[in-house]
Amino acid sequence: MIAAPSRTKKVMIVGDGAVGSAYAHSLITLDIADEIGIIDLDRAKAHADALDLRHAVPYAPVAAKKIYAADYADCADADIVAITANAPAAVLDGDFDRLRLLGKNVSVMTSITRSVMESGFDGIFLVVSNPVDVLTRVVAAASGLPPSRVIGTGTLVETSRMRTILADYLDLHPANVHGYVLGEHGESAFTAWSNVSIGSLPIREWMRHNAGAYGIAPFDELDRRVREIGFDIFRGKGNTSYGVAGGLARVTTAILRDENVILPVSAHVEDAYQIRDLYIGVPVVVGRAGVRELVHLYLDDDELAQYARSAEILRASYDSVRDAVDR
Ligand SMILES: NC(=O)C1=CN([C@@H]2O[C@H](COP(=O)(O)OP(=O)(O)OC[C@H]3O[C@@H](n4cnc5c(N)ncnc54)[C@H](O)[C@@H]3O)[C@@H](O)[C@H]2O)C=CC1
Ligand SMILES: CC(=O)C(=O)O
Repeated sequence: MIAAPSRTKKVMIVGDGAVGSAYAHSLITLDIADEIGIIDLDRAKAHADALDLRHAVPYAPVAAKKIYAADYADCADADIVAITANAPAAVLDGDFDRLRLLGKNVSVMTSITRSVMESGFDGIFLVVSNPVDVLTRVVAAASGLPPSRVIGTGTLVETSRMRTILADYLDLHPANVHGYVLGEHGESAFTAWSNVSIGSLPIREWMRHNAGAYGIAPFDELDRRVREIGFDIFRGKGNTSYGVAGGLARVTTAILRDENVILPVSAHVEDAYQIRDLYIGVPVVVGRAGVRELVHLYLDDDELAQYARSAEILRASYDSVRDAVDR
């Protein structure tokens, strides 16, 4: 018997800027989606980008790809809608304070979410736009979808930065660095050092065995670099794109291939880590239905206190726009 062809995997991207187009390119080169629709306020730009992306297809793993400038109606049967839009006036500079973008981006998020839902969309939202934890909660509230189907990129990018910085420090491949940065995607993000391991050896043990080579483990200094390095990139090229696009592509793969892989994303925490009813960076199992379950790490008291601080910041930030979302 001939197997039935598998269903088309369809991803829509709303916001065709540096992040949206880097994500689209990742989807093509990694062969994750069959159909990619791109929506932007500037339709001519979305059309041009779609054409350019199609010219990457002949050199990609498979030939058949539908890539086009799309309308909201095209979201109806999409598996995933990724929101990477940013209001033109929401400029991230100076102190790299993502929370400052909230006032400008909240109405963009509610209007995009409503337009997507009016199409009849019944898939999974992935949110990247900043401040991502607060805006993921905005999208969840405006869409009315179950929290398991609204996911933000959260601390995926900080986790990647931590793994890379630590791997450089230890002269290892980042694939050997395991662990997570948790909390707000922003200034209060923190590395859960109590859970970081090199191979299967806890980082503190690794440092003890290799004290001669590294001296005292500079955890605070490494943590500071994790928070600052995005700013260095921003100063150099005016945006950050490939890191988060890679993380977004990783979540997309986990969903479309039903991988049930653990990723540190912005997910809804019902009641864990002394945090209740909040979107925040947390490790969860991601598969075809979105978030399957939350992972309960053992954190030390200092880490729990840092988590509480992040949660407080995000709660206050959401409360400041709650009325605009409920309208
Ligand atoms: N969560 C994370 O780890 C990261 C988040 N970001 C955030 O992602 C967002 C996008 O960043 P970039 O791509 O660099 O911005 P960008 O300015 O290059 O692109 C934004 C795009 O959104 C479009 N847009 C604005 N309003 C729209 C609307 N209502 N409907 C459709 N399209 C709309 C604009 O026309 C523009 O093409 C920003 O909020 C940025 O801060 C960026 C990097 C990492
Ligand atoms: C822009 C941003 O949020 C980042 O690169 O971390």
